[in-house]
Amino acid sequence: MAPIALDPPSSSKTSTPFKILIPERLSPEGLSILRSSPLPIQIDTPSPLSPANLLKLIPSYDALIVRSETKVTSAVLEAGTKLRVVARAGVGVDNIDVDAATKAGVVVVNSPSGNILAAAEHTIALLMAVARNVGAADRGVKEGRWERGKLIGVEVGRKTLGIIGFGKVGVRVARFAKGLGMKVVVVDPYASREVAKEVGVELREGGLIESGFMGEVDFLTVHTPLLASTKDLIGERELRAMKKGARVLNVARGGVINEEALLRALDEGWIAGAGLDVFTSEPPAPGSTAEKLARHPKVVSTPHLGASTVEAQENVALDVCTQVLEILKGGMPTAAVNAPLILPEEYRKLQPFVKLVERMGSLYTQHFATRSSSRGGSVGGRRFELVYRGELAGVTNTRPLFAALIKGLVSAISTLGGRDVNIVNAPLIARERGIVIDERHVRDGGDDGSRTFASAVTLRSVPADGQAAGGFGEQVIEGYGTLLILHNYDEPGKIGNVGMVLGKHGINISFMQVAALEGQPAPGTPVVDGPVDVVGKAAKEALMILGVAGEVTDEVLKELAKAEGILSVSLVRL
Ligand SMILES: NC(=O)C1=CN([C@@H]2O[C@H](COP(=O)(O)OP(=O)(O)OC[C@H]3O[C@@H](n4cnc5c(N)ncnc54)[C@H](O)[C@@H]3O)[C@@H](O)[C@H]2O)C=CC1
Ligand SMILES: O=C(O)C(=O)COP(=O)(O)O
Repeated sequence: MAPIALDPPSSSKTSTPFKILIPERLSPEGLSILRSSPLPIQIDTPSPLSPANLLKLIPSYDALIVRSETKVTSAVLEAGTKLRVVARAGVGVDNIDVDAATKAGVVVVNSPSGNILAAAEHTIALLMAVARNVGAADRGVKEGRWERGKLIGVEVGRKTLGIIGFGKVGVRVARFAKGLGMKVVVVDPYASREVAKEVGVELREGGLIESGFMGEVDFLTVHTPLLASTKDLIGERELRAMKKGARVLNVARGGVINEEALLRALDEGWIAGAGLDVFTSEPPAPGSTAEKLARHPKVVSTPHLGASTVEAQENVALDVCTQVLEILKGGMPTAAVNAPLILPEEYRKLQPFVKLVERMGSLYTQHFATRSSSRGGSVGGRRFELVYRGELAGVTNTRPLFAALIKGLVSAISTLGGRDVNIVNAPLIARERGIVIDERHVRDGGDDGSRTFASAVTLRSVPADGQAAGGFGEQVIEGYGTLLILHNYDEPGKIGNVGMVLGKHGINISFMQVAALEGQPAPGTPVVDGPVDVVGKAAKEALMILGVAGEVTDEVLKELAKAEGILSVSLVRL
């Protein structure tokens, strides 16, 4: 795999222009940023560009800027041998093969928030249009009909809106809906409870049907990215669980609601109407279910217009064009979808700790914050403190550790809106989730300040608002850079012997775990065929795992190995 290139390109020193290919409509403000750059730049905007022509053209380009129509496949990325960056002037990157880009060493950037207000407003436009038959009414009037009796709508005020996906767009839709007098219920396993409380929505936990969510809502809107886990999230079972006469909206991605199931629901009348901005094929392929839905009389259809406002297009174009120039200059983008967690120059020093911190974050989520956990924690809306000790306390650039913690904390959803957590987007993802991280460096030392302790990280977590909600206040996870693993006979006194050796050398034991290995033959036990004789040679053994803070020298290891009942000692540095 080629490294994701965040270093200066060699061609910047020559006058050969950087070539940027833009096969979709991009706002003029973005183009003028590119044109006014001091870098030598050639911009080509062949629109429309067929997939075959894209493949033909791409080898000579340094950058490609797209919206949702261009499919950036692995073939395109492989053919783009000069390509350094693919920029998505919008949010969803499901039209880009991000894994193939990563393998090819191409940075993928997007505009995570440039068009979210537009998408949320469009959702409300469809909500009202579906409730009041605006599409059919407009068609009728234009065709000379005055169908007042046929087009009686429903009110949205005092009704319940169900939102699946309480991210950037979902939160905004919720605020608008509250303003319309709706009750809002939300399903998003990773939503911040604090944000939900602040917006005034109720979070439902458990399955979509089992929690009662599907049966409760009058209107349903989906705002998740299209991922393997969200494809067909709403199928026939879910639609049938809704109230007869409920209505659904999709301004996220075609395929989150199964199109066949929705078509049947509308035809058979168990769903009264739908507002659809997105389809599994765009424009809907002739004869496809997507096309039948788009043309359905009970559907208000728009041609993927969620982001199509003057303001949003200006925002996303500025966002991505600035990042493209930055990358061509050799700088860091602000919203990379696939940047690394750690840069090559820090790899050797920090990689073990990056892994350790990521695991601590993941342990936190799994232990304290999963729905199945009885410990009642949450990830969103909490304040975390990372305390670095020993060698780690001297590290000034802790960005990779910060990013690793975010990645670990959200590991169960490592693609958030299609993004993998990385060194570039970690602060943004933390902000979006309401996760606050403070970092503290504690320089340990002996009385004379000369002793260097092994590295350790402590992860402490408290509710962001300082309130210990439900009695779940501070939660602490310790991560150690140094572990001692001892294999010993499982007999009394072993722990004391080990403690004495370590104490003599000024090494603190930070934690200890003991595990019995019953039924294992001790070294030297004659091997017999059949079941091991655990009685004859008292072959009961144990593993002792110690997290230690202090310098473990060869001398210490030798002394431990000689201690009575100890079979072997190993030192593990994480
Ligand atoms: N129609 C249009 O023109 C536009 C569409 N979009 C689409 O809207 C969608 C949402 O965008 P953002 O809000 O910016 O993304 P986001 O990443 O901020 O939010 C997505 C939310 O979905 C949640 N989620 C993931 N899997 C889930 C599941 N199985 N059940 C419930 N919740 C789940 C995540 O936890 C996250 O909170 C994306 O698909 C994006 O492409 C965005 C802008 C314009
Ligand atoms: O940003 C997104 O995810 C969108 O769906 C907007 O798509 P578009 O840029 O309008 O083709």
